[in-house]
Amino acid sequence: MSFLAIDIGNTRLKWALYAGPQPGSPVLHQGAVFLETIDDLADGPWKGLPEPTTMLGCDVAGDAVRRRVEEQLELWDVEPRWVVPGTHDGGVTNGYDHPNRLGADRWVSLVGARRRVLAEVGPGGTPRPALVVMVGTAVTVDALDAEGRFLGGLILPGFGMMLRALELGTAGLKVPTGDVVDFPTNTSDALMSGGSSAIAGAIERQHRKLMQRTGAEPLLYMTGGAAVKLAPITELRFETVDSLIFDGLLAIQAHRLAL
Ligand SMILES: Nc1ncnc2c1ncn2[C@@H]1O[C@H](COP(=O)(O)OP(=O)(O)O)[C@@H](O)[C@H]1O
Ligand SMILES: CC(C)(COP(=O)(O)O)[C@@H](O)C(=O)NCCC(=O)O
Ligand SMILES: [K+]
Repeated sequence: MSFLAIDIGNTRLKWALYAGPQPGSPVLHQGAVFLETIDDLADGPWKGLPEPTTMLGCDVAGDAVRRRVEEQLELWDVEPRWVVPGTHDGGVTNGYDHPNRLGADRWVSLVGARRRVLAEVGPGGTPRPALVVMVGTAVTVDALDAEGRFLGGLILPGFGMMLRALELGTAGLKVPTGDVVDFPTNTSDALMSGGSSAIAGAIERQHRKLMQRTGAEPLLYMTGGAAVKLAPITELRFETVDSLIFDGLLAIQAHRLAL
């Protein structure tokens, strides 16, 4: 009953083959490729993999990319299935004005985060609110209350986008990025520190607002390719969960198959 989870972002496609379609199932194989190379998946990373029995993916890179991935999936006799955010799943209530317009990766990461929130509840304890930060091509900062309601979230440019915008929009910022320091004294450090502070500032603001809204100290989960860049610069306690989206896909698939 092996299960293939696929996360198509705007920069990279991440995939993982699990022994079964339920949370906690061991990973058999996994990988990440840049979108430019997804037409080589069947002949490349996926060649020789055991055939997945079922598959579930989330795609935020558009229908054309999804169709190219479905062509690669023809390597196997597996039915491509893609998450469309609904009003409820995995204990999460979707508070978006139009639930199905929420990015599928955001929705799936919220489901993955809610599982972790519930797993952290001690005996006689109550679930905590959570902030879910995805640091990818864009950055999202999403808030879950203690009951698992998705209250809403921010979208802001990711590191790469911010730096490219500055480089394209100015004459003097075509320099490599530097380090994150408190008071940058060169252009490279100023760029890296500025980008990091913008993202960390958004996270700290939402953390404070969620705490005020719920009266409890939120858990903070970070995921995404660039989460590692952000790690050193926020005073907040957070947990980096590289597999958060896959955790959500496993939970949703397990729920689907149990119906
Ligand atoms: N191996 C890598 N090479 C280059 N950039 C990377 C790599 N891994 C992560 N990144 C950084 O993270 C972003 C892509 O992370 P990812 O979570 O895959 O984004 P998305 O889900 O939007 O495709 C890039 O914008 C880049 O800043
Ligand atoms: C915000 C995103 C672009 C993030 O995508 P990513 O950075 O992971 O490639 C994606 O979640 C998306 O396309 N959302 C749809 C719009 C919304 O969530 O309101
Ligand atoms: K993503």
